[in-house]
Amino acid sequence: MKCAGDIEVRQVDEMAINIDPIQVGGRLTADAMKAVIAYGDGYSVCDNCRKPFRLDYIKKPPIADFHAELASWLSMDACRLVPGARRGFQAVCQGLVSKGDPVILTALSHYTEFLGVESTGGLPREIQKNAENRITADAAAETIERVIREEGKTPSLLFVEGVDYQYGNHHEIKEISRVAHSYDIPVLYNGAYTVGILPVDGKALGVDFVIGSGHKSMAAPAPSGLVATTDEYAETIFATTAVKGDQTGRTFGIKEIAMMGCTLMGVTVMGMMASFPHVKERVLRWDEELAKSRIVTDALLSIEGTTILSEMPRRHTLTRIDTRASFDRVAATHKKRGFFLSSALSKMGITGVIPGATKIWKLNTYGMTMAQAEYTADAFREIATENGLSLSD
Ligand SMILES: Cc1ncc(COP(=O)(O)O)c(C=O)c1O
Repeated sequence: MKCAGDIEVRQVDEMAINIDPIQVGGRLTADAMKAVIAYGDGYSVCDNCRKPFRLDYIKKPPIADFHAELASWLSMDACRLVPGARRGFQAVCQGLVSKGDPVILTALSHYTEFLGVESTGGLPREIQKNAENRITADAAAETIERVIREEGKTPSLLFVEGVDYQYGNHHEIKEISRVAHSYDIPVLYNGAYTVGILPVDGKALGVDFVIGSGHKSMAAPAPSGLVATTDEYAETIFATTAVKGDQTGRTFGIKEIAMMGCTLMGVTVMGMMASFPHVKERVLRWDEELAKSRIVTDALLSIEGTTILSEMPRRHTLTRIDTRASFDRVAATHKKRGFFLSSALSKMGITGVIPGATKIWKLNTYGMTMAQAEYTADAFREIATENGLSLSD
């Protein structure tokens, strides 16, 4: 048996093109890597922690400024860092959802959103997706109406994904927010696939909470994320403790309950901060990312039998495809069976496809160079023709 200290060096092929749908937006920048080394000790950012004793007040390194900058970057009023988007969901639920409250989610919500609701005893109720795999304001209104009618309670919160993890589709956020607010239901925008990837303006979207994932979309180490909100909800979500030490009368007043006092320390906060100037700049180049995504999806669509299950034209770099009538047909007789596609791609330096995935699967082109997008498109076409699939123009 190996002991925990016997850690093998992780092999990362820096030259490979990674198309793993969940990894690409979180890869560290060189500056984040340097920060990880410099701030490896757990309490490395706490050397200059002075009154008030809370991490988000630390001025050196400028963690306090980083919080303020994140809030204004998202057009929100207040922001806190959290260990992953999921902890953001939990913090919001902790502030707003009581046991037995219905909470609206969507048919495309991630399981961690459900767990957030469950963590405070809320009852998840789903908005169904339409035939185009999109969540609409009409469907949101129907769900809210149904819940009120059948359960006699107004939902205490509504979750909606800016872009979902299944199809990479955009949903009717502004319209859904308007509908929810007409019932006084606050709206949580799950930006796990948008914050740090494309411009997000919480005020323009009309949402009450913006959640981001650092390790998924902000080029930050795991576990990291953020929760941003408006002045209206900041006091509720970031409520400080009223508890005193029972015997000693000690007070802990400044510590926020949902944040468990202090949040991201060391590597996570510093990695996130180090990448942030790059992240701010990269979201402005979103159109270029879409153009590269379309080069790859056009190539896939040119392969006989391949269909795209995500909305078209693509408005995100994460795409769900159906290759049951193309690559999976090849797999049926290929000596490597279902592993032939991931193996052929890997030989061409393309990684991130789950071995065996030849039916319905997802890829993400985020962060590729134009040359890599063209190379990836050619690679798919080449693997197709080498295996007897025809191409259209
Ligand atoms: C849509 C979506 N939301 C939330 C999460 C959870 O994010 P985190 O790992 O930052 O908690 C994920 C993770 O895969 C996700 O895909």
